[in-house]
Amino acid sequence: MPKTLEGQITMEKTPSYFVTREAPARISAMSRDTKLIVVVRDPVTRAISDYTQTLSKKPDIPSFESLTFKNRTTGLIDTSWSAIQIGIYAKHLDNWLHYFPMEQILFVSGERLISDPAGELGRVQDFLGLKRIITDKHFYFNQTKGFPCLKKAEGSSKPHCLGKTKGRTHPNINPEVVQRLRDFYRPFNMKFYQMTGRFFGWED
Ligand SMILES: Nc1ncnc2c1ncn2[C@@H]1O[C@H](COP(=O)(O)OS(=O)(=O)O)[C@@H](OP(=O)(O)O)[C@H]1O
Repeated sequence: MPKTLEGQITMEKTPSYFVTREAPARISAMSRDTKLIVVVRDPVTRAISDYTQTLSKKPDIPSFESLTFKNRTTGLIDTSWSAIQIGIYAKHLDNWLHYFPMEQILFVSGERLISDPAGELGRVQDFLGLKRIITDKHFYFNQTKGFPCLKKAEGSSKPHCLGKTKGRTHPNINPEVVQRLRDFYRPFNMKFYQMTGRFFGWED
């Protein structure tokens, strides 16, 4: 990590940190004051999104349904499949809490980031001790993209949406499989709400 001067914030983004066993100890050894920000979304949608991304690179992979189950008849879920494993947020968080207090970790709601980007970024700015500079005025909803976009990209006067790899259409998944996954994640989600003190509203 580069040296950080007084008044500067150095940021680094690697999605896999949150689920990497060795990451908390290593980051804590580097700096115990590090603030951690994690974007989480409904683990079921997350798994489907993860699968969609893999499918875009390897169109020949088995169906979502067949990867989900160890045994389709008993409904036993394959928790070793990374798309499923990553969404067990309570388990991953537990690992981080051995090294960092909850006050140093901010969980951003992926759903709110889409429905209210300025509100969610307000929380991020507060957490980092920054003035709320990014507000509603910076975003507009792009109907074609189906997502919020920036009115002006940094250093430009033009609007900016995220690229084609963000916001892909997900394949239709058998509703029974989705329900089975909802049932699987429910207790882990409840535990996660308890640990974070925030209700993310992922059950229906
Ligand atoms: N503003 C805006 N525009 C487009 N997409 C948005 C936006 N805000 C959040 N999202 C959601 O971001 C999801 C992809 O982010 P990831 O973190 O999975 O990307 S990656 O891991 O870095 O590839 C992506 O997931 P998918 O819809 O499954 O593609 C989006 O739902």
